[in-house]
Amino acid sequence: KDNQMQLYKVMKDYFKIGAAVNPMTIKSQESLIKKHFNSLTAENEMKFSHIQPSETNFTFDSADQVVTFAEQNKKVVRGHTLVWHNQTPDWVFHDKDGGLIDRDTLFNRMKNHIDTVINRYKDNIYAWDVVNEAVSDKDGEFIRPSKWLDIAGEKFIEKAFQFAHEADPKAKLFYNDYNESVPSKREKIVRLVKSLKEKDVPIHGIGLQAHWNLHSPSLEHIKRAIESYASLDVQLHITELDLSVFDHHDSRTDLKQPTEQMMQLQAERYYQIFQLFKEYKDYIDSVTFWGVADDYTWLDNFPVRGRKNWPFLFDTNHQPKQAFWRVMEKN
Ligand SMILES: Oc1ccccc1CN[C@@H]1C=C[C@@H](O)[C@H](O)[C@H]1O
Repeated sequence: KDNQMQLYKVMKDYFKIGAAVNPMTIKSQESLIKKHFNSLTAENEMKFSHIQPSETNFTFDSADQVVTFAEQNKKVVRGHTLVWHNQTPDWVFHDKDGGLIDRDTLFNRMKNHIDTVINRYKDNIYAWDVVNEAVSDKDGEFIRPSKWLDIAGEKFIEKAFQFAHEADPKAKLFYNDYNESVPSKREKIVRLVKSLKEKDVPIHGIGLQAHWNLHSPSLEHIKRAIESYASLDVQLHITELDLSVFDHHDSRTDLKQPTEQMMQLQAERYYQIFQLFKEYKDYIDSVTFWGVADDYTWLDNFPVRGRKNWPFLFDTNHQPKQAFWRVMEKN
């Protein structure tokens, strides 16, 4: 009977159910994580700045805690993330005099980072977000300006995938991004992944971050994104799902609790979204929430610092919300 109350078991015929965790939450949210999820992602601990804060100084402690917890609890692990414009230390792009390094030096540093990190977790991590958020949100701009792009040009993307594949030929390699269902950005992601596939770059999947809210993106836009990406003959992972109770441009800070209407709308929205995911179960292999319960979410500081949000299926006391029961419905 209890099995029926476990999210990942109810979803086992569709896709894995994951959560982003960290050394604090694997303690504070331990029972929810063990009970409802069968895939884990380190929220920050495997990002460049956390793993190699200065050249050849690798700090694996916190990432190891997440991987060990996963191994002890038989959860698979998604690696996040190897190459990204954010949370990457400045030393990566500069020589000892503070000037910009050249392309070959940058590729050597990228390769060394990728080799070292992938080899350490080879037996635990089956999928990597190799490149995160390389496509621009700006109209008329394809690849997002960054030090990676300035120094190495667009080749930094394919290099990252090639290095990752050489380090672990078995790992499933993903391109991961947000606003992935916005038609204009969807088209650019399709263009990028198509060009990588045409050059036989070892890319196996697209990660849809799915940082959504109660009103957007529309189910139609989500459906079109899933269909567009699936047509590229890659696996799809939903990698960072959360449903903010505020629209992106809503900067209100007056709420100390979510309104009843917000929770009703969120429950309906989670139900509709999971119905859609289940419809595309042949393409979607994993659905990961960017957290576990409302007592801890990155949205408490983004896009408005210090503003509480309530984006998950479990409330601040780790109790199932209406949204949990809607998602668990058999049908
Ligand atoms: O939704 C966004 C809007 C603007 C920039 C980044 C994002 C999402 N960016 C994500 C969010 C949290 C981080 O912990 C993840 O590593 C990152 O992939």
